[in-house]
Amino acid sequence: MSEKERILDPDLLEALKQVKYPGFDADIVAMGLVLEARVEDGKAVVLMRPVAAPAKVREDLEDAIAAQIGSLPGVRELELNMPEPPQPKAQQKQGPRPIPGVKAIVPVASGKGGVGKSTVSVNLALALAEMGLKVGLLDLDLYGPSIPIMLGLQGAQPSQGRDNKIAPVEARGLKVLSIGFLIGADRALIWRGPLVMKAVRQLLHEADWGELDALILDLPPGTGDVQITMTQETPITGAVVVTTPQDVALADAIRAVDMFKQVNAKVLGIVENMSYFICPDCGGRHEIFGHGSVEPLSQKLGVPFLGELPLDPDVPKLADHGQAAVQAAGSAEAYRQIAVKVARMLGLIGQDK
Ligand SMILES: Nc1ncnc2c1ncn2[C@@H]1O[C@H](COP(=O)(O)OP(=O)(O)OP(=O)(O)O)[C@@H](O)[C@H]1O
Repeated sequence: MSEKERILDPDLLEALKQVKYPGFDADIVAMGLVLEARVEDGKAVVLMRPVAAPAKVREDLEDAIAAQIGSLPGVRELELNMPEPPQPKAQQKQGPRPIPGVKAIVPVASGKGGVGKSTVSVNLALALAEMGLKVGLLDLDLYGPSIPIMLGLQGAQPSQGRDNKIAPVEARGLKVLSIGFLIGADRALIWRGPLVMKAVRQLLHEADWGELDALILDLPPGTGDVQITMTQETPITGAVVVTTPQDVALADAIRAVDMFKQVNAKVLGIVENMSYFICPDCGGRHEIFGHGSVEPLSQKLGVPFLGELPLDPDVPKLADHGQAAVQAAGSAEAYRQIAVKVARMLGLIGQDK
């Protein structure tokens, strides 16, 4: 049966919309996980897309679906079909698939907005490229695609690559694609559910990324549609979580780490951004947001601490002019050190470099 012919019973669908994916804000219908939902002689039959998740999360999901559907009048039984994702070698249409030629897929995430996720993504990508690695940068932050501005690529348009694929824009030694190239930064907010999923899938799988050592993904803040689509579309090699040391940001960083754990994805570590401020006048070090709270948090969560980045007034000024911190600002070295750690963890450079 084709996807169009699949039956979606409105009452069942309404009940399934109440089921949030564990660790995420989005519900399973909005995420496009429900392929079919019908009632036959009092039996609810629910068919889902392959779900990449640890057994415990699958169980929680099954329980939550059963609880919602069990409360529907006239439904006495549930047949739930939630397939395991295919093994990497069995190339199938649905479920997480590797991107051929791309060695490592590294999402940069944050629980909270404005903590410097895009800044870390761009500078991590550039610092890895400086090491001679082949690097791609994919901006999936559809609520504020800022990578084109940060790389001075406003108005850039990707061209058509091999096999009718989208060819990334080449800039500063990086292959760059942004959801902003496809939709225009001002229209991003109206994007919802299925459109988001389609765009994320296209940018991952219908782009001509070629051979890459690492593809860095700049995610939107939080745990919504883009994040879940990404985790269901492609296997993540290791994620970087960015936070500032304030308590409000830390709580969100915990959620971001938890989100990756829920889908069995490795977290490479946490970065503390805007950790301290070196006063350009007096040279003194000021710890504005209560520096030093992220390392203990990393230990508590059992993920590595990747390092701290200073609050550097040059960084936003440079970004507005399409310049990156790692290329000019006084804090460049701090970004490089984090990039070296990431490259080692990914096995892209030796432990001695
Ligand atoms: N270490 C830093 N020092 C000074 N300014 C910074 C630093 N890191 C980020 N900024 C500035 O803070 C603002 C937000 O940063 P950025 O866009 O990287 O955050 P984000 O987490 O990606 O935000 P969004 O929620 O929009 O996705 C930008 O103006 C950026 O230049």
